[in-house]
Amino acid sequence: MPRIVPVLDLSRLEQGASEYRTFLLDLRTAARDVGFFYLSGHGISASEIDDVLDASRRFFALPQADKLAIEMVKSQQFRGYTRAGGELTKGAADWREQLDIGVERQPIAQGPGIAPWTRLQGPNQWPSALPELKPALLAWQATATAVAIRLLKAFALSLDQPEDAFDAIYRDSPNHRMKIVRYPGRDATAGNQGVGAHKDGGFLTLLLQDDNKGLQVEYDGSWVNVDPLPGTLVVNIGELLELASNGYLRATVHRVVTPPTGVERISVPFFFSARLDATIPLLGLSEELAAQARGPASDPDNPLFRDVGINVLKSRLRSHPDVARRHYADLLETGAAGS
Ligand SMILES: O=C(O)CCC(=O)C(=O)O
Ligand SMILES: [Fe+2]
Repeated sequence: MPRIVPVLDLSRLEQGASEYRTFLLDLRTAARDVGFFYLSGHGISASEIDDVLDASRRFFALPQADKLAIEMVKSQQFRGYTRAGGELTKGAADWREQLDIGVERQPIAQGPGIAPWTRLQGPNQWPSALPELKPALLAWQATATAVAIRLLKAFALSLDQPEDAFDAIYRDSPNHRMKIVRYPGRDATAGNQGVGAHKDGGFLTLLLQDDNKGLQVEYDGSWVNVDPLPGTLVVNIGELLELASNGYLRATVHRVVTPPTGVERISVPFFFSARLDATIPLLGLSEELAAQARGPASDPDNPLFRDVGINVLKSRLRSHPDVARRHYADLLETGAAGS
C-alpha cells in the first residue's frame, strides 16, 4: 500500500524536463490530497540538521531560571520561552515547552492610526546562558527560508502560475517564525495533548523532528502517524496557500500526541509566511483546476482574512493569553484585534 504521507524528492527539479514535470504533478497531488509530505533531496546536510536538534536539546537542558529569564510574556512580539502548559490550542493547554523565534527587525514606531499588528515586529529574546543558540537558529532560518522559497515557486508552477506568483507578498520582508519544541513524556492518564489539533497559518511549514513519534495528521476522518523518516523534513500546507488557491491546496489539521513517560520528543517547526502588510491574492486558476477547488475551509470560530497582519495577530493573541493581557490589553477591551 502506498504511504498516505508521500516522500517527495526536491532534487527531481534539477533532473531534466520529464522529472521536473512529474515532480510538480506529484507535489500538487500531495498538497491537494493529504496536505502533508516528507521532503528528501533538499540539499541540507545531516550535520546541519543534527546541529539544530543538538542546540535545541542543550537549550531545554538549561536550568529553568535561565529559560524563564526570557519568558515570552516579556515580549510584545510573542518571542521567547513558554513553559509546558503555557500555550493554548482551542482553549486547551499544550504539554510542550518551547522557544519562539521570529525575524530580527527593529520595532515599528507606534502612534494613532498605526495598525495593531505592527507591534508584532521587533527583536527576539535569546538565552545568555547558551550563546551558540542564536547563530545556530538564525542559520537554520536562512536554510529553511531558501527551501521554502524553492517550494513556493514550485507550488506556483504546479498550479500553472508564473514561478514568481507569490513573490510580491513575501519579498523583502517575509514574516517567517520558528520554534524549538520539547514534548516531555508523561503518563497517559495525565492527558495526551502535546499540541492540540490545528492548522498552521502561513504558506508552508517545514518541520524537523527527532527520532520520536507523536505527529499525526487528519486524513479521511482518522489520525495518520507521520513518524520520523531520517534525513527528511515534513512539509505541510498552511492557511495562506489554501486561501490563495481557493482551497485547491489543503491546510490539513494535525496534532502531536505526548510521548510516554521517560521519552521526550524534540521538533523544530519553521513557518514560512507572507509579509505582515500583505493581502493574499486569489490565484486565477485554469478552468480545470478551478473546478476542483473546494473553497477555503474556514473555521467558523476563527474566520480568515486576506490581510495577513490581522490574522497573525489574532492567532497569537488566542494562543498566548498572558502576552495578550500584558501587551495588548487595549485591543482586548475594544475588540480592535478583530477576534
Ligand atoms: O512538533 C511537531 O511535530 C508539530 C508542531 C506543530 O504542529 C506546530 O507547532 O504548529
Ligand atoms: Fe502545526
